[in-house]
Amino acid sequence: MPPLAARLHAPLLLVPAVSPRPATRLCAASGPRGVGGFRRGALASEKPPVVAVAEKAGGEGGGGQGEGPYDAIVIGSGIGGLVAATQLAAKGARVLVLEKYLIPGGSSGYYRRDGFTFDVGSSVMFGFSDKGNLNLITQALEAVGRKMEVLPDPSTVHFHLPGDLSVLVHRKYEDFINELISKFPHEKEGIIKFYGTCWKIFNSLNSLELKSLEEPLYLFSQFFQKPLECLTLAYYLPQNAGDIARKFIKDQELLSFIDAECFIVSTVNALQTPMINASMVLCDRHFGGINYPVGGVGGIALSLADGLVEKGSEIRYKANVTNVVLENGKAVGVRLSNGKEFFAKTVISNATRWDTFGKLLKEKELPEEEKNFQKNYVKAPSFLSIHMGVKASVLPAGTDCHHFVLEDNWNNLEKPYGSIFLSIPTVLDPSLAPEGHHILHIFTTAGIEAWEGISRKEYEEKKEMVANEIIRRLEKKLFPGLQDSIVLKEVGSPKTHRRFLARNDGTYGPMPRGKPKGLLAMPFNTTSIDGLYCVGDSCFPGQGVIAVAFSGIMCAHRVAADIGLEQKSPALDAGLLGLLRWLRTLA
Ligand SMILES: NC(=O)c1ccc[n+]([C@@H]2O[C@H](COP(=O)([O-])OP(=O)(O)OC[C@H]3O[C@@H](n4cnc5c(N)ncnc54)[C@H](O)[C@@H]3O)[C@@H](O)[C@H]2O)c1
Ligand SMILES: CC(C)=CCC/C(C)=C/C=C/C(C)=C/C=C/C(C)=C/C=C/C=C(C)/C=C/C=C(C)/C=C/C=C(\C)CCC=C(C)C
Repeated sequence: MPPLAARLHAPLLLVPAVSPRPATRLCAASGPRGVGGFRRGALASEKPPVVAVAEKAGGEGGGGQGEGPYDAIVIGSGIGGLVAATQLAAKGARVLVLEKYLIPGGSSGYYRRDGFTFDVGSSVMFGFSDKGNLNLITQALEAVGRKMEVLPDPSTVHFHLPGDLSVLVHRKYEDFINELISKFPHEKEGIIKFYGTCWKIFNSLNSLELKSLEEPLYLFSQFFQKPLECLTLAYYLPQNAGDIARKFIKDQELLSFIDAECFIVSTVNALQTPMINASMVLCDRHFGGINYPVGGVGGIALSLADGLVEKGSEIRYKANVTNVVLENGKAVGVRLSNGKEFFAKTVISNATRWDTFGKLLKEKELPEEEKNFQKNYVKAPSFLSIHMGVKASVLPAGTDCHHFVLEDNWNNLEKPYGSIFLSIPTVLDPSLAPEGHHILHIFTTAGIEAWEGISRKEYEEKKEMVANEIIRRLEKKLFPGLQDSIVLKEVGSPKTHRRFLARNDGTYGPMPRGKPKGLLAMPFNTTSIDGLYCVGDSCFPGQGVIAVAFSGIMCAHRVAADIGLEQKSPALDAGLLGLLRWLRTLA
C-alpha cells in the first residue's frame, strides 16, 4: 500500500500541478474528437498518471503469443470491469484487464484540454460516502488500499420543469421533502408515503452484506440473518416505481415530477423504472449524499487500476479484444485484433451484452438467455454531449452543481434532445478549470440513426447546429450571456460515443422494451457459456456507476466461488441458477 499522503493525492494527479494556462481559444467543434472531444491519440502524448499501469501498457496489449493462464481475463476497464477485477485481485486471484482505449474508465474516464479536466460521463457520484453498506465506490477503492478525497455536494440536482416548477433536491432529506410538499401541499400524505416506501427498501438494502445473488450459500445466509429485509426486497423486486407512486399520489404534475426523478437515472419514466433502483438513488443521495472526487471522476478508475497492479494483477491498454476463445463450448481465453491470445480459467466481459454476444462470440445462434434479454431490453439511445469551458462571470453566485432542464412540455421528457442534463463540477472543485473559468458538461439523449449516412461536412454542421440550439435553450432558461462566455467547446455525437466508448450504437445502456417486471428479467453475471461472465450495465441492476460497481462485486464473488477462492456448493448452485433462469422467463 502506498503512503497515506500519496493515496490521498492520487486523484490530484489528474489536475495540472501549477496554475494552468488560461484558455482563451474559442474551439468550435472540429473533427470527431471522441466523447465530447475525446480525440483518439490526444492523451497518447500524456503519460497516464498511474505509472505502474503505464509501464505495463505495451502497444496492442503488449505481451507475447498465448499468454496465461490467468485466473480471470476482464475485457474492458469501465467501472464494472475494474471493480470485478480489483475484487478478484483482492481475493488473491491473478487477473488481466484488457482495455481497448489508452486509459481506464470507459464512460467514467476523463480527458484534458487547455487546462480543463473534463469527466467523460456523469459527474453525479453515488456510493462515495463513509457509512452504511451501499457506499460501493468507497468499498471498491478500499479493497485495493485506495481512498479518494471527496467534496460533499449540498444538493443532488436542481430540476427546472414545465410550468416554472423548480425543485432543488437538497442533501438533507427533510429539506427536500419540505420543499416538495411546499409545491404540492395537497399531496403531503402521498409524498411522505411514496418516499417512505423508498426508505423501507433502501434500509433493507443497506442492512445486507452485498455479494452475489447467484451464490446460494451467501443468499441463504442473508435470508437467515435478515429475513424481513430479504422478503421486503423479494416483494419489491418485480415492481416499478411509477406503480407504487400511483398508489399514493393522484396529482398528474407530481407524478410527472417522479417520472423526471426516475428518468435521470434510468432514461425511462417511473412506470418503467424498477422500484429497487429508484429507492436506491432517491435515498442514497440523502443517506450517504452525493460526493465528488477531488480531481475529477477519472481518478476513480485510475486509482482502481493502480490498486489492481499493486495487488499483482495487470492491465494492458490499446488491447482490442475481438474474440472470446471457446474450447469444447467453454470460454478459455480471448484473441486481440493483432492476433495475440491470452488464456484464463474465466473470462469476464465488461462490453455490453450486445457487443459480447453479437461481436466477441462468433457463434451463429444466440443463446436462449440472451434472446430473452433482448426480448425484454432494447439499447437505450445514446447521447449528445457538449463539454465547455466558460468564463466564471456567466454563472450567478450560488449556482448549483447539477441541473435538469425540461422547459415547456412534459411530453418531451423522453424525446431525443427533449431534456437537458447539466453538470458544473467546478462549483465543487475549482481546480478542474483555469482560474476565472468553469466547466459546463451538458448532455441530452440522442439516437444514432439520425447521425449516420451523412457526409463529413453535414456531420460537422449538424453537431454545431444541435449543440448551439441546446446552448441557446440553457442561455434562455438559466444563464443569460452563455454563448458569449464560451472559451472552449467540444461536441460528442452518438457516433463519437460508439467509437470511443466501444458501446454498441453508443448506447447509454439497456432500457426495458415495454413495462418491465421490475428487475426480474435483468440477467446477473453468469451466462449460458461456461466460464464466460458479463459485468456492467447490461447486467443486474443496470445503468449507473454505483449500479455497475455492484455488478462488479457480484461478478467477482461468483467467479471467486467458481475458481475455488470462495466457498461453493455445486448442488445448490445448480438449483439456484436454474431457479433464477426460470424466474427471468416469467418477466
Ligand atoms: N453521461 C453519463 O452520465 C454517462 C455516460 C455513459 C455511461 N455512464 C455510466 O457508466 C456506466 C457504464 O459502465 P460500464 O462499466 O458498464 O462500462 P463502460 O462502457 O464505462 O466501460 C466499458 C469499457 O470496456 C472497453 N471495451 C469495450 N469493448 C472492448 C473490447 N472488445 N476490447 C477491449 N476493451 C473493450 C471500453 O473501451 C470501455 O473502457 C453506465 O451505465 C452509466 O451509468 C454515464
Ligand atoms: C435472488 C432473488 C430472486 C431474490 C432475493 C431477494 C433479495 C435478497 C434481493 C436483493 C437485491 C439486491 C441486493 C439489490 C441491489 C440493488 C442495487 C444495489 C441497486 C443499485 C442501483 C443503482 C442505480 C440504478 C443507480 C443509478 C444511477 C444513475 C444511472 C445515475 C445517473 C446520473 C446521471 C445521468 C447524472 C444526472 C445528471 C444531471 C442531472 C446533471
